[in-house]
Amino acid sequence: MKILFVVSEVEDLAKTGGLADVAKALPIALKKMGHDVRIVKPLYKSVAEKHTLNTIVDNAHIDAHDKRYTFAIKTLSLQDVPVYCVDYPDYFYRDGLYSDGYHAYGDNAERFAFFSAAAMHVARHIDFAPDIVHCNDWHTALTPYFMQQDTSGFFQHTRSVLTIHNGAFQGNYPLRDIPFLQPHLHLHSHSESGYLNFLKIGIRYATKINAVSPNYAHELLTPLGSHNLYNDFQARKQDISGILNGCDYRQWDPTNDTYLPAHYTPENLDGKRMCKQTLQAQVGLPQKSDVPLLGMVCRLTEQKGFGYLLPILNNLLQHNVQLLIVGTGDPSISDALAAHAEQHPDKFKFKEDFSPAIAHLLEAGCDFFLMPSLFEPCGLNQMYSLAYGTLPIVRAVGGLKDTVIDLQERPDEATGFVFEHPDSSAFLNCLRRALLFYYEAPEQLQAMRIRAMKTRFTWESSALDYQTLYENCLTHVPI
Ligand SMILES: Nc1ncnc2c1ncn2[C@@H]1O[C@H](COP(=O)(O)OP(=O)(O)O[C@H]2O[C@H](CO)[C@@H](O)[C@H](O)[C@H]2O)[C@@H](O)[C@H]1O
Repeated sequence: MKILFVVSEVEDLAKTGGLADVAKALPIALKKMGHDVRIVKPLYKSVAEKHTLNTIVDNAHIDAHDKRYTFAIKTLSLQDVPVYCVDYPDYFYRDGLYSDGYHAYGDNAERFAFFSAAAMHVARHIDFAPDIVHCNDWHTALTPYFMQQDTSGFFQHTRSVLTIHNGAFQGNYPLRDIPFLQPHLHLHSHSESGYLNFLKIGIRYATKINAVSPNYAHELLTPLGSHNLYNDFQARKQDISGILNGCDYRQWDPTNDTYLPAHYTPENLDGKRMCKQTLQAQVGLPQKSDVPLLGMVCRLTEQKGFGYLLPILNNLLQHNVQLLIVGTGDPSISDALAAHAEQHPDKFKFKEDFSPAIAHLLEAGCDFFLMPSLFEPCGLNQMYSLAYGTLPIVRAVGGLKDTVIDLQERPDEATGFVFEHPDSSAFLNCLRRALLFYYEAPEQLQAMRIRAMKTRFTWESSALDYQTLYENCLTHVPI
């Protein structure tokens, strides 16, 4: 199949979160299956500065409103997958992808409306009439709409997939502030109080919609888990499915991870002790091998469960534990974490940083990894933790529920600790269960670590499911 993968960020090129991990691993897995996959993304400043690109078109243009948007198409290769970058410096040569670090750019709606249409122009310029256009999240959710409006016949046989990596981000903007969309009068009928919700448009127009885990797909169809899009998801109920993300085991492998000071395998975990020591030394925690080290790496946002963690942080730190949190994001969360870290210098470190090096070392060096998420479409870090024998402590939500097996629930298959109720005390109880297990049952803990390390969620398996989804799309007759 010919697949055009349209996405805002791609690991190794530009990344703010898990979307980028998927946008690298899935196209590579599909390519390995024999599909002709091409990625289209914006050319951000960071990519232009760090990579050598070939210009294949230097004066593509789209006329919209009373403006001509002239852009270049530049290309590079990501492990044999061609990546086409839309070069429109006015919109993409900026220090951040979506924000200046504090505030979202005021023209994000305009930037990504333009990009969603430009992706189709890329397909035409490279003469690639895809079977499937695969869009991802709100940034590219308008592409299925633009495809439907296209009268050139180029996309006549093309079907679209919209993958929802995070339904909380919907791209909801005043339509009158999006110059690029002014010619699209039809969109006014989809706006509410003058606001256009990009994700809703994608849900309405994509041939098929999928969530990044089966359980999240199920949650999106409930009033509580739908991110206020209950009616929109219900209207497409027949076309919504869930496909679990994979874990890129070439990138996340404790047997050869170049970020680690020592390597280890399920048969010999000695290297993990060295990783713990190095991590403790690097962040300034006392180098104690017999104290459980808990870790967390994530975007600092409510989604990741800080509403459950912050109220019990002092309680948790009364125990004989160490805690390390690494992340960037919401200043109110970073301020609160920094204040706690100052009060407990021997037990808790907070690093306000975005660093793959520390993320990898933390996955290897910790004993437990925390993901008490409010919601979690799939979650990748719990899979990375499993691969590194770092037992995840998670809430039973979204993809976390699909990937972590609780000790109490199924002791013989357990790979971590899971709590159900969305409150702090349930989380604290779960943490205490894990700590007790660490101190009281070291041999069983070791067995659980080994089982976790052998768990597999491969991209090959996810890519097979995507192939089936694409095939289902192709048999779909548009109304
Ligand atoms: N400070 C930091 N330093 C270094 N690396 C950092 C970092 N903060 C985050 N990362 C990295 O970013 C990625 C985060 O992936 P997740 O899937 O856990 O969450 P995210 O919410 O971004 O993704 C959304 O999309 C993905 C992909 O579909 C879904 O799994 C998920 O549930 C959904 O919320 C991981 O690779 C992690 O290591």
